[in-house]
Parts: sequence; C-alpha cells; structure tokens
Amino acid sequence: MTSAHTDPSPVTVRVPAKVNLELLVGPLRDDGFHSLSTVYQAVNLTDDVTVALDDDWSCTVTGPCADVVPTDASNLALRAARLLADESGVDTPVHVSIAKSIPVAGGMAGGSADAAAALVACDRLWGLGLTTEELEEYAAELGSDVPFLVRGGTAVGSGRGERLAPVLARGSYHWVFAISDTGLSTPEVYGECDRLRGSADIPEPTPNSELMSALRTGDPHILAPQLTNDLQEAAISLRPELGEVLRSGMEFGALGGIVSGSGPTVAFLVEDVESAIDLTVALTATGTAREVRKAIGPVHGAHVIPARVD
Ligand SMILES: C[C@](O)(CO)[C@H](O)COP(=O)(O)OP(=O)(O)OC[C@H]1O[C@@H](n2ccc(N)nc2=O)[C@H](O)[C@@H]1O
Ligand SMILES: Nc1ncnc2c1ncn2[C@@H]1O[C@H](COP(=O)(O)OP(=O)(O)OP(=O)(O)O)[C@@H](O)[C@H]1O
Repeated sequence: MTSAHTDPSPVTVRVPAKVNLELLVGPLRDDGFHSLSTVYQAVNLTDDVTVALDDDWSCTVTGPCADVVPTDASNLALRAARLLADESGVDTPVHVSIAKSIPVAGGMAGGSADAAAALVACDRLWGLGLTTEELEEYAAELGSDVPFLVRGGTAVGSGRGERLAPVLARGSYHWVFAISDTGLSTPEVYGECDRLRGSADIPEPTPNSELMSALRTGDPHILAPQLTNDLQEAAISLRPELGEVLRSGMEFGALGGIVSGSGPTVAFLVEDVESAIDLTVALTATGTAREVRKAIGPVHGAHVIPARVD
C-alpha cells in the first residue's frame, strides 16, 4: 500500500435525490437483478457528506431520520470510501459525516446518493484526480442507482440501471414529494412486482420515444402524461394507502403523479412554483403523508461545496 497525496482539510459534497420519470422493468436476470429502461432526474432534495482524515474508518449521521441509518460498515457512504481506498491503494482512513435530508428507504436513492457523494469527496480529499467516468465505474459496484447520483441532470439508465446515456431535456420541472412514515425495501418491491406478474412473458424494455420528445419541449403539461413506473402497482400492493395519496394529489391539481422508484414516496409534477406551494399546503393538511416537500429538477450530481464556517 502507498500513501496518496493528502489534503488535510475536510471536503464536503452535496448530492441530490432522484425521481424516475419512467421506470420500465424487464425480466429477472440470472444475477438476481431486473433489466431496466429508466429515465432518471436529479432533484434538489439533498444530503451533505463530509469526509475528514482520521485514525480509523467511521461514520456518523445527523438529521431527522438519522436513527434509521446504519453507522457501521454497512453504511453505503462508508463502503464507498473504503472501496475507493482499496482500488486506489490509499491507506489513510476517513471519518464520514452525513447530514441527511433525503428520505430513507423512500425510493429516492438516499443511500446511493451518499455513496456517490463519498466517492467524489474522497477523490478530492486524497487528491486522486479521477474522471467522472472512472468514479461512475466504482459507483456501479456499490449499487444500480449510484452512477446516476455522481452524474445528475436527466439521463437514461439501462442494464440494471447503472449504464447511463445523456438525454436532451429543456427547462426546469417543479415537483412535490409526499413522504411516508416508514420506508419500503427495494428488493421486496421488486419481488412483489415478480409475484404480481406471475408467469407472464416480460419483454426487454426500451425507452419510450414520446417521453424523450416531451422532455425536449420543457413543458410539464406534455411530460405529465408520460410519467410511468412499472413498480407502482407493487408498491401500492404492499402499501395500499399510496393509492389514496396519489388520488389526493391529482384532485388538488397536480399535472401528474407517480410512485418514486420503489416507493413509498409519491412524486407529483406541477405547473410552477405557486402550484408547488399550493399542493404542498393542501397535501400537508390531509395528513396522509409524514412530510410534504417541494423540489426542482434537474440539478447537478454530487459536487464539492465550500466548507461551512460555523
Ligand atoms: C428502484 C430503483 O431505485 C430505480 O432507479 C433501482 O432499481 C434500485 O436501485 P438500488 O437501490 O441502487 O438497487 P441495488 O442496491 O443495485 O439492488 C438492490 C436490490 O434491488 C433489486 N434490483 C435492483 C435493481 C434492478 N435493476 N433490479 C433489481 O431487481 C435486487 O433485488 C437487488 O438485490
Ligand atoms: N447512507 C445511507 N443512507 C440511507 N440508508 C442507508 C445508508 N447506508 C445504508 N443504508 C441502508 O439502505 C436502506 C435503503 O435506504 P435508501 O434510503 O437508499 O433507500 P431508497 O431510497 O429506497 O433506495 P433506492 O431508491 O436506491 O432503491 C436503508 O434502510 C438503510 O438500512
């Protein structure tokens, strides 16, 4: 092992959550993953991940949901830091601190986001100078969603979701997210999808050209009818009240509503910032969600931010 050039100052990286504008789930592959065709969009619900040189590998998490995030070796951000160290021959451990704001087990890729952020932060701290493409390759070893959280913006994902291609998308979209009290497990939702499909023959999924055209217009009215999620039925089957949340959001004027990824967060696309505020207030009043938050997409992937001066 060699010691990499080290910068003693801690590095903080801000990383977005994601919503899948389209999530087409293909057949179950031999490796236990489903082949996907998905369109990701990064939205500005963010976590901040700070890495600092330390005597040993460790992790702390702060924020309202910190108690349900592991701080042992299973934490995805800590795993990401250790993977990068192993692969790059670095022997200087770090402490990883996560200021968590992305819902946990909410279908918005919060753990994947922290892993992406840790890769970008450690690359800077250890002075490795890796390219985004190199970081995305390490990211794919940590989870299917992780490469997208390094990249951000709007992108098509294929394979198991880890193979990315750019999308020409205009404009900014306004979202409202209805966040549940308790999360859903991603493997359980995929399992429920398989159960509901039974022995049906499932074709390999391909991106929907109408969604691609809609993204080129930048018009949320045109995008809204194209939102699709093949995991939605499975998420509602496991959590029937999500159907009620979807109905409420549409009644209160959302242009489109969809379960985010594997759920249970429900994402509503709205016309503009005023509509986002109105829908946030209306959904909060129903009490059907633990928390309702508005966001904008697309935004950048994991990026270094200036150190906080407290
Ligand atoms: C639902 C999505 O968030 C949509 O973007 C992703 O497909 C999930 O991505 P992720 O959380 O990064 O998932 P991974 O950590 O790679 O895989 C967790 C588990 O989800 C299931 N999984 C995940 C991705 C995929 N294409 N097919 C699957 O069946 C598998 O059971 C896998 O063991
Ligand atoms: N840094 C982390 N942040 C959140 N959860 C983590 C982290 N590291 C490990 N986990 C574990 O991963 C599980 C899934 O959390 P996560 O928030 O990534 O779910 P998710 O957003 O539904 O994932 P996805 O949308 O990628 O399927 C959590 O229940 C937790 O036990």
